[in-house]
Amino acid sequence: MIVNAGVNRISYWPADPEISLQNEASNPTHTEDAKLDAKAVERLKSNSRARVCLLLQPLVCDMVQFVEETSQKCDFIQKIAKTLSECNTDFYAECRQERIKEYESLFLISNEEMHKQILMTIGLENLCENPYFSNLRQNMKDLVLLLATVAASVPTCGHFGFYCNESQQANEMRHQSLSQEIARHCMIQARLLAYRTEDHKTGVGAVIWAEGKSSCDGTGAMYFVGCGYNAFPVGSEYADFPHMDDKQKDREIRKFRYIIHAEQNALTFRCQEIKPEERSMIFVTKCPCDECVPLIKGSGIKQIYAGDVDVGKKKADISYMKFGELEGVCKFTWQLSPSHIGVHEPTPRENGVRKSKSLDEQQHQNKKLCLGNH
Ligand SMILES: O=c1ccn([C@H]2C[C@H](O)[C@@H](COP(=O)(O)OP(=O)(O)OP(=O)(O)O)O2)c(=O)[nH]1
Repeated sequence: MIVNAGVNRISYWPADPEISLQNEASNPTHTEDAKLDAKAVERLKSNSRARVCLLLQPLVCDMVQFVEETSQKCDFIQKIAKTLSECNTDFYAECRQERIKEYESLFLISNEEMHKQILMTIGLENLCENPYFSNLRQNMKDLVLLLATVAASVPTCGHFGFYCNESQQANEMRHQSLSQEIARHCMIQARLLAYRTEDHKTGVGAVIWAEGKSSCDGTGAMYFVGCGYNAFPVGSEYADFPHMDDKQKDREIRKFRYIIHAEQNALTFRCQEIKPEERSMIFVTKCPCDECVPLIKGSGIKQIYAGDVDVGKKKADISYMKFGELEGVCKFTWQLSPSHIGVHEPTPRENGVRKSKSLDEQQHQNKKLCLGNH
């Protein structure tokens, strides 16, 4: 399907089947699944023109360092830092280390020989020779480091999470919030997108998800609606619009005039309609401004998950006055858990549905159907 749709370059994470095949000895049910995965990857490869099958690209120089610095400075971390300042000054580094360990065990195969064997099993024997093999492993490690660094910027730490303000709690009950784990996951997606910004100072990312009536493969009942980041209009070339430096006086006024906001891009270029009967939600890495708030409400989105650092502020050409007063849309902002005053997190759910055994079975069945009789 991807190839037929005309996509001419695919970058994919060469690990899902590999990791699954690792379990071959220990779990026979998973092996069946892993073989189907491996077959699907092989099919993708054999159907591809040469340039289609591109594994991993190396990260640009200093990318990890840049992401680490900006993650540490981001609003989510800074809010926790203010609260924890006396007891723990380096909690971000700790969260990051934890994430790195977790992601390495999830996504990397520590034993090189085993990795080679698995690559051979799925028909990627040309990658077993050096320098290709060591490059592949290095690129995988760098990407894991980068993902862990961004994930640590929306951490499970110090009772912080996405909650409604007190006055909205009744509303929250009616509209039932997501589990903190899923909300954090979606916000991490938005934070990753923010790195694509064309604003040299502030990157903003927005992701829209909706909860359908029935569950579907992989993402439970949640389905992806759209995403965006703050950037110049789609299709514009370098130098079509002014890229200002920090010293120019009217920089902000001129920059804001041309940059399309993350939420506007996500709403304009979404791939699905927003259905009024479904619970749809937008995750934005900063407080939505006065232009974006009415657009979000008008689009029929039911919930906003955001930071609220600029709320109530009026800047040169942009203001954040409307978000605080917005009614009819549930607002979940990054703050200390109100559980101390009696509000509990909703029952943990996975991607909008309680994960049951039958979902795994269903996914396995779906893979079989996709592969047909081949
Ligand atoms: O709802 C919004 C609000 C702003 N932006 C983008 C537009 C612009 O590219 C950037 C502006 O952010 P901000 O208002 O925080 O200004 P700043 O550039 O960080 O400057 P300041 O130092 O005044 O905070 O964020 C969005 O994408 N969505």
